Amino acid sequence: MKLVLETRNINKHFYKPKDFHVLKDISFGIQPGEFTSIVGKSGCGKSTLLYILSTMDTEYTGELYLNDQLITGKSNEELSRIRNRHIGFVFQFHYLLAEFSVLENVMLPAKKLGEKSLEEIEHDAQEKLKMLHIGHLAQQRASRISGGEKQRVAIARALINNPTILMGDEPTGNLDSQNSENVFNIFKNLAQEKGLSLLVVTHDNDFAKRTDRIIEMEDGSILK
Ligand SMILES: Nc1ncnc2c1ncn2[C@@H]1O[C@H](COP(=O)(O)OP(=O)(O)OP(=O)(O)O)[C@@H](O)[C@H]1O
Repeated sequence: MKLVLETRNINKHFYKPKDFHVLKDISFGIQPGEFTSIVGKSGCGKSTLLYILSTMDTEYTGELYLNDQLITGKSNEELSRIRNRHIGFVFQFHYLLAEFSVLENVMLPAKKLGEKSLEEIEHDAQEKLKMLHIGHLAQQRASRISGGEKQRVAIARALINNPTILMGDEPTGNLDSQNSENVFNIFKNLAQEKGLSLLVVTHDNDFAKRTDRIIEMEDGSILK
């Protein structure tokens, strides 16, 4: 089956303050519609790996493929476009623009991509908000909604360009248990019903246990 994301022998060192082999021969693939969590003790290299997978960090050896396309070695301009087009990202903190409306926040990545008219983008953004049951918040200022609602807006924003993979770095890290459950269910539905692939770094074992697959890291390696 075609892989949405694949790594082949990714290695990374930090050279300051001294040589530190932070990622060791990381090789794995993610299939369409697969919901995967990455777990491991603090400092084992999860965020460093996610930074590479999301194409933000290019200082590594080995190969990264997205949709069978070799990503390693591309220019920053190409990477920025690939990222915007194919990867949605949800963080622990939502990074919404506080003074903008919910709708405007969701529309931003599509405006940046520049492939659709403003009317189409607005329509798509409304659809994403409805899908996440926050359509009624479209005109609210982002600063005026609850933490759980903000995270759903951040998910809508991550989905606006219909990415092939959604990545999360502790997406429930700042939420109470009810809102964490909501986010888990949203992700599960996206995988099952829309065939979206999800890759989530989490410290939350209850969350990880219910994903399709757990990748466990230790000291920069994947435990087999
Ligand atoms: N820029 C850097 N320079 C040197 N060492 C770094 C740098 N960034 C991270 N590290 C080290 O690399 C290791 C892996 O860090 P990373 O943030 O990937 O871990 P993590 O598994 O995501 O941890 P956590 O669960 O606490 O977020 C840690 O020992 C960290 O101190």
